Amino acid sequence: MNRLFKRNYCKIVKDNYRECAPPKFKFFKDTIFNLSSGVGKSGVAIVRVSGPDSKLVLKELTKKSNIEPKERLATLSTFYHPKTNEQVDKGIFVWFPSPNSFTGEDVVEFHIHGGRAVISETLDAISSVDGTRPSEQGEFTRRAFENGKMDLTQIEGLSDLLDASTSYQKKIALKQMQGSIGQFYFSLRKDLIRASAYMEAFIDFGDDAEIDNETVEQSKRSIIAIRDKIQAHLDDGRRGERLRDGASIAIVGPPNSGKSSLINLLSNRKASIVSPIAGTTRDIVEVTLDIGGYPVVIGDTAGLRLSTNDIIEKEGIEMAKDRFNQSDIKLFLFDSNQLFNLDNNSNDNELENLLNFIDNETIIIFNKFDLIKNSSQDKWSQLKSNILEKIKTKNNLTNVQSIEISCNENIKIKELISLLKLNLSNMFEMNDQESPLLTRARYKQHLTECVESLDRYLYYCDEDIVIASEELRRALLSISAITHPVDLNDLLDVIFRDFCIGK
Ligand SMILES: Nc1nc2c(ncn2[C@@H]2O[C@H](COP(=O)(O)OP(=O)(O)OP(=O)(O)O)[C@@H](O)[C@H]2O)c(=O)[nH]1
Repeated sequence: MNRLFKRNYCKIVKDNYRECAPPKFKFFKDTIFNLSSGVGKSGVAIVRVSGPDSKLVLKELTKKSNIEPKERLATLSTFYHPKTNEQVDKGIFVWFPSPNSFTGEDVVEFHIHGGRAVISETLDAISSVDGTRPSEQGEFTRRAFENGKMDLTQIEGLSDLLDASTSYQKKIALKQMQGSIGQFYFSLRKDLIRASAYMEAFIDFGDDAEIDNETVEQSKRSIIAIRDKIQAHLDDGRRGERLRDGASIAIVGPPNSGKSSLINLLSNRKASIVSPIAGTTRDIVEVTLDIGGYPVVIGDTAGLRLSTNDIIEKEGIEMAKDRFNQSDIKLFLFDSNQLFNLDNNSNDNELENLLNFIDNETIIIFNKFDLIKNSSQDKWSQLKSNILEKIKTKNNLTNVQSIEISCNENIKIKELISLLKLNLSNMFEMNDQESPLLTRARYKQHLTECVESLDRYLYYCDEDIVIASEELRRALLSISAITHPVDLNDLLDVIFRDFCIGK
């Protein structure tokens, strides 16, 4: 490679980095303020002020015109209303001078008593200072973004953190807010910039570049590796989707086996009707739960049986089958007592039919275990292992998970929950070597576009280097759009719509 080519290559890399660089610090005229802690009566409330007049607000509220606040240290002070001079509260303020604050601007936080009157008087006192106004929804975070303190994926992580209802959702959101996913996309972008700069330099210099074939092949190989890495990230086995919507669990089984009793027990409330009448549940009853920190949606379904002429029940059974097929984990409930009392010689069509459903994602639950007498335990164990063996052979399974429980007597419910947790953790958790979770449909769309461009690049690279290099540029733009989209406004409006006023 000659020296001129190398210089050109480096320049293109630099230009591209600059093109994708985060926004520069922006100057906002208004100083915004609002309550950043929760609404309603509380022990302590936090009012946040951000913007060029933050220090003026502090001076006015503390009545100390030459105050030189200590940076990021809590200071006890009395606060006054600048217009009436009446005391508003006694509390703490913390001063965060620019750029070391959440928004990147000068920020002051007032930690005051959380009573309604204190909060409203404090807000009123701040609003009486010239140049201030109440913040709009998500405006603090928007300033943080526009001042380059956070990229878009971090903001989305913050939004997910505020919405997280289970500890696993919280864990992933926290990682994303701290930049895990942004860094991953950034390193992909960096690799692509190098590759595309190489192509551009090659176009500019053509044959003068004196590039050997091996260098060209090496560049192609690295682009294939990037493409495969993105594809593997896209094929995340729906983990990101499950994180947002919850893993889907179906409770299925014959009528009267105790499905509704189980959903009620797991959700700790009467979500579904329990009755001795077979075929009570017709519709799917869904409950959203947190099991061991993982979000799940459990559905109780109509009892599966062949012998019914009831049209509504038949419809319910079809819905149950669909729900079963679409679920991540299937809990298949049997009434152990009913199985125990089945005539050994009878060719039970119903049972044979039910056994066909069981697959690798199924946990077989033998409910009503309280009805199996102590004296019959040995016989039951034999019967159970026969059934499990039969299922394995019939459905070609290497292993079947099973547990005996009693909903009515609360036998082994804790063990069942542990088994569920284990299955959920296998489904959700990943080791650190793997790429981060694909948490948004937006990322998926940009990454798919990127892979498509890279595929087109690979198609054209030996035929037409100009088209190929254009495809590389497109791939680069698709990746950049995840953290720093070109067309921002609509997207930001959607993202910040879900933020609270003081965030
Ligand atoms: N002895 C005993 N009875 C149970 C147990 N679990 C449920 N039952 C009873 O079995 C009957 C049926 O329970 P459900 O929970 O309504 O059963 P289901 O599977 O939802 O019934 P369908 O809606 O008809 O499909 C009720 O009378 C329950 O009290 C158990 O562990 N032991």
